[in-house]
Amino acid sequence: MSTPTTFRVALRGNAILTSPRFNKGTGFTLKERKEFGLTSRLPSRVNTLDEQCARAWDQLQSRETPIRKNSFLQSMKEQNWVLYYTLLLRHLRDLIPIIYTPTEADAIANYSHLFRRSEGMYLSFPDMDTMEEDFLEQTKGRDIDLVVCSDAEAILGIGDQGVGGIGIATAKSVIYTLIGGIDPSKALSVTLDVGTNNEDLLNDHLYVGWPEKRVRGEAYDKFIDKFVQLVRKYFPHSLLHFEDFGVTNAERLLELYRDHHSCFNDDIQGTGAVTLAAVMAAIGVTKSKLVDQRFIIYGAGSAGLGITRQLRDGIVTADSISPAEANKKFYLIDKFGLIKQSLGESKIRQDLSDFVRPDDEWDGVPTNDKGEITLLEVVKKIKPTVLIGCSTHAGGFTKEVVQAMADGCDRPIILPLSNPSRLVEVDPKDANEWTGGKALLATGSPFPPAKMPNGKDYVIAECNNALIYPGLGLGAILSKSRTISDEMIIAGARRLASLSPALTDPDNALLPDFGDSPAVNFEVAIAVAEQAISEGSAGVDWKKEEVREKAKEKQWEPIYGEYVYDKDGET
Ligand SMILES: NC(=O)c1ccc[n+]([C@@H]2O[C@H](COP(=O)([O-])OP(=O)(O)OC[C@H]3O[C@@H](n4cnc5c(N)ncnc54)[C@H](O)[C@@H]3O)[C@@H](O)[C@H]2O)c1
Ligand SMILES: O=C(O)C[C@H](O)C(=O)O
Ligand SMILES: [Mn+2]
Repeated sequence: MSTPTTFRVALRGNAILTSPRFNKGTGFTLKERKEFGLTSRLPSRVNTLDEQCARAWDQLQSRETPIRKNSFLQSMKEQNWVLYYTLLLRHLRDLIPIIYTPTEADAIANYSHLFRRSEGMYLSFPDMDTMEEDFLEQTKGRDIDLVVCSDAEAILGIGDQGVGGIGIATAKSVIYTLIGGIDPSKALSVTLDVGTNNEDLLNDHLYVGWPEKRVRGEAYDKFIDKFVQLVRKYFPHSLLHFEDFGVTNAERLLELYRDHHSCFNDDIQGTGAVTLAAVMAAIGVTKSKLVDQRFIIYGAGSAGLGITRQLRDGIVTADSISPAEANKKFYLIDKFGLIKQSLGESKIRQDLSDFVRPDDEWDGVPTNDKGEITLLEVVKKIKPTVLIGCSTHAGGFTKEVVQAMADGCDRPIILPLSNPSRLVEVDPKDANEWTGGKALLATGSPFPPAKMPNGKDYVIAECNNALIYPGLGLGAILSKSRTISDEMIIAGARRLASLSPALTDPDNALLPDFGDSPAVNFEVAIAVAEQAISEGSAGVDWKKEEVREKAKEKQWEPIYGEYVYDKDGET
């Protein structure tokens, strides 16, 4: 554990009380109160962190709705990091849904109305000329390990949220700290405000972002590039995490920058990795091989493409077949039905080209009135063993679809991954009931357990990228890796799959519980850093055997250190 026990701090009086990094509130000792000018600024009794947590928990309980709880926790984060992270860690399973999906989606959608205090870095298109000065204003003298950025075009499944996208960048950063042990003072959350095409926001006089239509094309690329080059120039060893970019930019930007900096797109790679782990765990239950599966991916956006590629690479690695052969195992469906050749270039993005089905394969298969081949028809024809939803189409996996799938295989693997909860393709309780308890299920947001026919609870695993990205990121940061390779991601996914509760009892959840996610992600990080060392992309000269010890030393933990005043100390 790296958190130092003594800090030399240069802030006094109100300045230290309003610094969330150093504030302890009633936890300041009497000695510190004297030294930092706090005696008259605090009530006399000194509280332990346990007492502060108990009080904060009671206060949280008095907020009745999830969104009010979210606002309460947000202001706690602005006040005292140690207390905030301790409270979250002590109640991880209860509080992740409050600070992350699904509640964070509502906080983001209402960002301009809930707005009280800014957090993170706002880089707005009209200020492009002064971006470097503005960037340095917040980061000068800081040691940044992690940059999480979003342009907010495709937030969760709720679309373009303009400047509210800062909420996903900060939520993802919080998860990095909570689950990955990243020091929050070394993380930077950035919103790249290039406008919004969300008419409701544009017409809202309280909207706090830049109220113009989204910038596209060359001007957009220049803006993003200016930002990426600043990250590379000032923090060359940092991890740059892209979140919730629109489908036309996500893959393109990742490919553009991933060879030049340690870059990561969570919706593509994080989602791909956690889904590969869930599928690996599920085929452990069905006692089959990856290569023997037939996959339907419903929703061919960033997540759909990332999942497809990751599964494809997983098959190639595990079962030694060629990528071209592995590509044939996938059937992608988007708004225009099955992605097949005759849809033409206007409807098929370039990056999907490996997975386009030939038309003649579908001769004689009924189409809908628009000439499209629907999910139901694909299910009936190919008898998939794995059905994955990342479409934002709530209820897209109808009873007919789910039952048709169950008719074609013994243990259908069904992963409706769309977030937040209300956009799920099928409620797992229904999928369980419609298949007589045979479906192996995992969802993107948390759901309560489903009842099996034998009366037992079937725990619905949360197949959310947050179960793996903090570990992937930590592994990259620890190893100071110059790039995040596909092999590093596969190593992380395999490690996660190996920790699946379903491997010891097939009736258990497909993935570890979020309550165990810090330990699970630590293991993922070790696997990723070891892989970086093996392939020579690491920037540290550690031996693989040393990684675990070094990783432990570098993890941040929320504990109060002892403070000593020093005018040249930290601020
Ligand atoms: N569980 C996770 O870890 C995780 C990770 C990333 C994304 N997601 C979820 O997946 C969903 C998609 O995210 P994304 O980043 O890929 O967004 P995206 O906008 O890039 O992709 C969505 C795709 O679904 C398609 N689509 C829309 N309606 C459809 C329909 N009726 N039938 C078939 N396809 C349809 C869209 O055309 C688009 O290609 C969101 O709900 C998001 O929250 C979950
Ligand atoms: O943020 C999440 O909950 C997962 C994912 O990145 C998403 O966009 O839905
Ligand atoms: Mn996302």
